[in-house]
Amino acid sequence: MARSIDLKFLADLSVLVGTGLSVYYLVSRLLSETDGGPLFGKSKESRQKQSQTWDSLVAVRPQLRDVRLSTYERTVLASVVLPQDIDVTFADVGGLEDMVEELTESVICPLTMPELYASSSSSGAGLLSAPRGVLLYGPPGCGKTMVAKALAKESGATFVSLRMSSILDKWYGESNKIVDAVFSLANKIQPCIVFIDEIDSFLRERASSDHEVTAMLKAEFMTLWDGLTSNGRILVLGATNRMTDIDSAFLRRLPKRFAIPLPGPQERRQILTILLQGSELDSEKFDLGAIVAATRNMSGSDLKELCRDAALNAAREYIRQKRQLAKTNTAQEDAPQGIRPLRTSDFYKNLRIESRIPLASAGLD
Ligand SMILES: Nc1ncnc2c1ncn2[C@@H]1O[C@H](COP(=O)(O)OP(=O)(O)OP(=O)(O)O)[C@@H](O)[C@H]1O
Repeated sequence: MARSIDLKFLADLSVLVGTGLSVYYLVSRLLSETDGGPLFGKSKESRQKQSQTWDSLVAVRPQLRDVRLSTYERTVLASVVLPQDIDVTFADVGGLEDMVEELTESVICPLTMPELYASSSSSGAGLLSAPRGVLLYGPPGCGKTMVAKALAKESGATFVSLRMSSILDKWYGESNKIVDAVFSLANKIQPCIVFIDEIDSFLRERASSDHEVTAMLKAEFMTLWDGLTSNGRILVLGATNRMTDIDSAFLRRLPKRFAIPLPGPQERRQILTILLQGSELDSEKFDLGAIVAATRNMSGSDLKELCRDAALNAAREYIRQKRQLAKTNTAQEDAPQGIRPLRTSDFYKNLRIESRIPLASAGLD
């Protein structure tokens, strides 16, 4: 009798312990998923990334050590890139020297020398004010994003890169809280560039068909934007392919506008020179002028693809030769030593037909 009670007691105990462990596991799992609130980040990875970004930021700006972030600000942290993690500088941007110089004056100086632009400045008080909005516009692939990143890198500003469409999609119903957090976080981590790619998709002409949420978000955005003080080191930098689609009220807030058009011959030459910097070029069979002439109407991004394809072409030839040698059991000494230098013909093979100039006139026959 006593033995069966013992067994029952043990069975009950093991059920209790098992249930307790399960509950503990479940609760701790749930807590780790929602650590810091539901918006803190959907996955463990995104929460880790946010923490890493914050730690790296505090490491370079120790004054932020005691700053506390709200859960929404932490969410925005996922879109923050630190200048030390940006690998683009103005030296990588081809053909836009004049614009870079102007940008340096109107964007980099206000971010790095706020004393010059402060409204309380004793010299010419108020006349020198930092622009709160800058717009880069032009066709796709001409370097708008590249310039925006280079600006953050060169000015040492933190870079918050946003796509409003994804904020609307992802945080539907809470998007205005995210927009608030964008500005409050930018304020905490200034100097800061808030980059809005495809700004036309968000700030397009307000229409009566606008969804209520979108309309409210736009109004909220404008209010926060207007609230930026002139001595705050926060800049809203927009990029668009369709400037005419942007609401005029928003355009007024983007007083500094820079066109980034398709590159002309001189600019293409500069871009190609930058893109081919690390590649070996055939001293006899490579003619940069012929490639420049044959790439009319190509963007910087098209030129990058062209150079990549040309390098791939030479690499393919090397692979073919190596395979051929392996098939015929030819001695490895006869194998090519590496990928041969690039020739103009490598580029020609990949040029779009309509932009081709005859091979003979480029001296490629
Ligand atoms: N002026 C340039 N100098 C050097 N590289 C360039 C230039 N313009 C474009 N590129 C190359 O093309 C790539 C794409 O450019 P980028 O994304 O900056 O264009 P974009 O104007 O922002 O395009 P989109 O409007 O489609 O966003 C760059 O990463 C770079 O490699």
